[in-house]
Amino acid sequence: MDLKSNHTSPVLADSSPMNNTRLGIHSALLPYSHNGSAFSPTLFLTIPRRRAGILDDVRSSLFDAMKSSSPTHNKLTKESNTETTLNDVDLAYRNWAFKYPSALASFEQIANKAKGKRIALFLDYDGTLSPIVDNPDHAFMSNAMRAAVKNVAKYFPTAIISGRSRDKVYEFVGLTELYYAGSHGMDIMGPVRPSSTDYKNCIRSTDKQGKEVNLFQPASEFLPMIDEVFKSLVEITKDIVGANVENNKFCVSVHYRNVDEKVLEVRPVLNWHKGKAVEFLLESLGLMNCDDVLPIYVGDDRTDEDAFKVLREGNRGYGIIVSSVPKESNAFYSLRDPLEVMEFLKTLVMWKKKTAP
Ligand SMILES: O=P(O)(O)OC[C@H]1O[C@H](O[C@H]2O[C@H](CO)[C@@H](O)[C@H](O)[C@H]2O)[C@H](O)[C@@H](O)[C@@H]1O
Repeated sequence: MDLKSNHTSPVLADSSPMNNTRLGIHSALLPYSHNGSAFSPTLFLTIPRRRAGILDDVRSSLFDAMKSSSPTHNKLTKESNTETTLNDVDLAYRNWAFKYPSALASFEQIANKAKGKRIALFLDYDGTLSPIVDNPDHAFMSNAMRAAVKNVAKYFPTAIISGRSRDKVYEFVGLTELYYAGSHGMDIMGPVRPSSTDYKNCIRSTDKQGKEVNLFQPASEFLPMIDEVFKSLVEITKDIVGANVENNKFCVSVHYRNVDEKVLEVRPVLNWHKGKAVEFLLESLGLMNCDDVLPIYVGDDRTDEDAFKVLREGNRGYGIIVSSVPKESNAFYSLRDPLEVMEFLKTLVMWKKKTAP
């Protein structure tokens, strides 16, 4: 087993302390977390490109290394219960909110910046549009949230960028008027733009409604390997009560939320992430490098940090982190939970209606 990152192989990455782990790269060199726990250092373990026994030598050393590098859900819960009082938590959140002010409380500031500009909206799914729940198949968004997203998409081009497979996240959201990027941006269905066909692996296709679209799948060569990894992980975890392996097409999540022990999420080592997906979609929408465009990205976990970073660099737009606990972020603003996200979307619409000529 190689400890270095290898740009042609999938890797197993250390997990977030609370949920699942992912196999990631570059700025995603950190584990991601939905519950706002502090990000822990990441362990990267590459799997060689051989087919047979792909996970054999990974298992024992990986689990040991992961155990020591980040605590389990139970451990964190226990520690936070004994050492932290509610007031400490409140105080810490308030201090944190100085650095990442509430996007609702600071809406006027955002509106001032957006004056005369076209907003492009990017939304993560889990933990942003839907609350985090134990069963990943039950992470439904509310009808009220769906209505808010549908409404906001009438006024601003809106895309969902999720770690889920594109089909799965579309199934959850069910709105045809949006653009969808699944597998952490490795599977994008966007509008047809001639420039995006410059990308390798970008092809013309049709969506479920028969509309012509661009389909971009930069990790398509990894598909057979990801399938193999998925099957291996199903086999490895079959006797672990509560473990659940999710095939997200170009990446795999192994959920340990309901297990005492750690598990993994796997995706190809590829210089592609949610930040790149934002740029790709902006370009596809003809909104890239336009002074009169203000991209806003709302997301809750480590994988969203790539998108926040892309927007922060060059002061291009705003990242909004969804978190009810303090955590370091590249975002500018914050929202506590999906309910506040819904409120924010509604506020955007009201503002647009009020200011529209
Ligand atoms: O990019 P996202 O849309 O935020 O997707 C990231 C992962 O979200 C899902 O897992 C998380 O939500 C589950 C449902 O609430 C929860 O049970 C799990 O513990 C969370 O990690 C999804 O199941 C993963 O495949 C995505 O990668």
